[in-house]
Amino acid sequence: MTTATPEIRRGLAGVVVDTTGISTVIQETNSLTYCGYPVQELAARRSFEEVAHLLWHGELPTPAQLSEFQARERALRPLDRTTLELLARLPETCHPMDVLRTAVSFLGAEDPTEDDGSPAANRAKSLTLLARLPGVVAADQRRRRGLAPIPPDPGLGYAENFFHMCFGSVPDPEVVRCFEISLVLYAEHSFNASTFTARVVTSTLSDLYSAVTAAVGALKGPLHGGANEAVLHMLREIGDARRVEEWLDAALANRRRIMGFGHRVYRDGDSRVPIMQEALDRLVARATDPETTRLATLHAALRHAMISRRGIHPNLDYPAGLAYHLMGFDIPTFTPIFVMSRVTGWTAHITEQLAHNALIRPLASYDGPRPRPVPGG
Ligand SMILES: CC(=O)SCCNC(=O)CCNC(=O)[C@H](O)C(C)(C)COP(=O)(O)OP(=O)(O)OC[C@H]1O[C@@H](n2cnc3c(N)ncnc32)[C@H](O)[C@@H]1OP(=O)(O)O
Ligand SMILES: O=C([O-])CC(=O)C(=O)O
Repeated sequence: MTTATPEIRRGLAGVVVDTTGISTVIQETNSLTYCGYPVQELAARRSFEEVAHLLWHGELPTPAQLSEFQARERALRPLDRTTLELLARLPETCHPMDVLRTAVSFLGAEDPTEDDGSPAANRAKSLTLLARLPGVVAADQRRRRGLAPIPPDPGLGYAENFFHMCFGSVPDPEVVRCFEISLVLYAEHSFNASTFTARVVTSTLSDLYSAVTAAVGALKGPLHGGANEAVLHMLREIGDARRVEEWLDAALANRRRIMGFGHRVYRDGDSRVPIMQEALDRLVARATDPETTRLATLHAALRHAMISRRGIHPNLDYPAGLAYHLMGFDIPTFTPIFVMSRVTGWTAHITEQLAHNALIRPLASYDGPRPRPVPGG
């Protein structure tokens, strides 16, 4: 009797592994919904805090719930001295994503409730991570600039407070709004690689911090969240809009990946890109320096050339990367900002995984050496 050869789907492409009620991409309309709400409408009308509440509780908060949520988040923001000392001891040569990964792991080690996987305990941990991670990212960017950390301001919203902790000031509302839109768009995207990583770790009944630490590691890769910073490195390498076609032809001939383009789920363009691109356009329009115009022209030229050469559209990392650069963040800070937002989606998925848990353990088709004796026996 011969055994049928199993169908292998490398990268689990096209494989449906579970159900989720948190978000979905609707292919027919090329749209994305969080708990049923179109993400474009959430980005236009709601704050990031409201979206975090939606992802964790399945509903947008009432005004009273939002006030309570904001009060709790603001109270949890300050980092303790031990965390700041630990961060200060990490080498400046390491990537900020390594710092963030270490910080999440350390926050877990410090938390006496780490092993309590009940919904209430995990909700509390999720809020702690949401509140503390911006302080880690901001303090790390500042230490690389030779500057001391700035404590959080409980009078400021989530996005404004992050600018305050990074730069000691809050930019005008148009810039803050653009940043907040990016946080809403980055918050959740179903079974992407980092979320799936978090679900795999959770499926072993490990703790929430371990799952988030692993997810940070998965997001760091340039085929996933690391692409937003890679976009800026690539634009720098190209240098000028007049070089785009020549550079792109050579890159494609060398089978290079063009960072910020392509997507596993979307074939006709990432549903989040138009709204992020509009926010980026508003940032560019208010700038008066020639450097911004030069970069925006180059960015647009590469987008047009890639679509016309290969029909491959930008993903969210393409406009978000340039937007973060124009807001003044250092390039290695871009993917940590993605973490500050995506921690909401990851932790929503951790809760969902635990509610209907099954150990995630697929099979592999063996193609190694046939059984053989160990030499010298
Ligand atoms: C928030 C996010 O994580 S969004 C993703 C961010 N990542 C990036 O921007 C990195 C660049 N993009 C990519 O590498 C890919 O598009 C991925 C990894 C995101 C998705 O890829 P997959 O779904 O696995 O598609 P796959 O890698 O099979 O690509 C299909 C074809 O399109 C090509 N392709 C896809 N994206 C790109 C790209 N960015 N540059 C050049 N070619 C590309 C591939 O070379 C492949 O061509 P081939 O069939 O001739 O070999
Ligand atoms: O869904 C994916 O594969 C990647 C992505 O866009 C995201 O995580 O936001």
